[in-house]
Amino acid sequence: MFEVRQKPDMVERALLVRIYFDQREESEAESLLEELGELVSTLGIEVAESVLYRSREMHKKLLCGTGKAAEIVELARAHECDVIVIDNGLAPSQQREWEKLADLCVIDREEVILDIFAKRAQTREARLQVELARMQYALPRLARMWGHLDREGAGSGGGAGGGASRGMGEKQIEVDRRLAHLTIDRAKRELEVVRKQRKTQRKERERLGTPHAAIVGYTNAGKSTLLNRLSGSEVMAKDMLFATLDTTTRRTELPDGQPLLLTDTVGFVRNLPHRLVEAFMATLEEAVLADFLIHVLDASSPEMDRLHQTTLEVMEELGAEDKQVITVLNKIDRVTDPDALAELKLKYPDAVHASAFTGQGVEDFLLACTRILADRVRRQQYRIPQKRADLVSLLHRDAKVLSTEYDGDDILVSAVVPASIAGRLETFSLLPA
Ligand SMILES: Nc1nc2c(ncn2[C@@H]2O[C@H](COP(=O)(O)OP(=O)(O)OP(=O)(O)O)[C@@H](O)[C@H]2O)c(=O)[nH]1
Ligand SMILES: [Mg+2]
Repeated sequence: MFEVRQKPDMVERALLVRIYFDQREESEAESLLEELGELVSTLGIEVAESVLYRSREMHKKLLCGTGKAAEIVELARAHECDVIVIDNGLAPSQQREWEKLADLCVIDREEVILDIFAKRAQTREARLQVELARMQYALPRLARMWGHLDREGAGSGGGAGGGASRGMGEKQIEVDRRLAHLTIDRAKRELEVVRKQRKTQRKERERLGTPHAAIVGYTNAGKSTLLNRLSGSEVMAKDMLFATLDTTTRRTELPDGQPLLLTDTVGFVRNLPHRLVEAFMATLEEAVLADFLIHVLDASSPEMDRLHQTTLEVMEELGAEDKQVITVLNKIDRVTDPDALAELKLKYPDAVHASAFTGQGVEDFLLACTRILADRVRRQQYRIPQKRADLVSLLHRDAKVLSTEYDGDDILVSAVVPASIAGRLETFSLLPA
């Protein structure tokens, strides 16, 4: 198997760059750059310096103008860096141009995140998902890896493209491309199997009618810690980015005794590569299909509002924007300033203040879950005369029909029914299942 990139294990010192174009983007660009620093450090690469550059316009070749790019390369050399990390996304051609100019490895935020995911992936499912995303990222960039073969083989003046004789590099690219396509297809097929297995598990949960919530939020917000606190389990919770790549479902009990299933999910980050969201679909589907969401935020982060927004955007992308949400302002033990607390109350009036660490606020959180479930769904059985097909349609539309069976002139329907329509069906109800 060929290696997509050998870079991250080889490079040691990085110059980080964020290019922005509009004055109004400055503060966001600054915080993105800071976060990139954390991401890069997570890979064990030392950050020599981080620079923010404003470019008056977007240049196609290198994003910024050539003069500015040359300055950046100079700075990287002065720091003896072996990699330049550009926080903006780079098109494959832009990445090639940068590497040509710098004669150094140049990567973007997406590649950094992909590498972190690759390092963290533990289970077969996570590995498959990361592999899929990495291959898709690598495919249009293969040319960049093998360009040196052409330079060596072509003797003099052998520029890229043109030329009647095909260089070694070009042939190697074709082989690699085929290999990459095969790997992508295999990963997709295997993930489809995983998706089916999850579907079967979900069906089983639905049959039992146990309510289910998914814990979502920015990376390092405390999602796994909350799950551990609530279920007494020991999912790895660590002060690092992307500690969790696999979903874990655990059971807890609400104060009124009813069970609740909780699923921990992979954390989000700003500019999360789209292909990672897609690749992690099998995992993230758990969130989309849960009865409600628990959105965990790090209340002690100065960036909390932006991080809140990022998670909402990803949830929207996944089609889960209509789900009911309990917002948890976690790590509240770290917020001691009364003014800051008051501001949080004002900005997030419905949020639960909690600390998964100390246990503070966990009771309030469980009560919020109970309240959400009070209006939820009950499993019911009905005997509906065939002439009231309208009610059967209603059930198909607004409830989750588990089974239907004909019995003489009646239809026997078993369904999970939201409180909103339960009243209209009451006269046809048999005993709750
Ligand atoms: N002070 C404090 N620290 C917390 C709290 N909750 C979590 N932490 C810490 O925050 C760090 C991240 O917690 P995790 O539970 O791993 O965060 P996560 O959201 O699961 O992160 P990813 O899996 O990376 O998405 C750990 O070091 C926790 O100990 C809290 O309420 N208060
Ligand atoms: Mg986690």
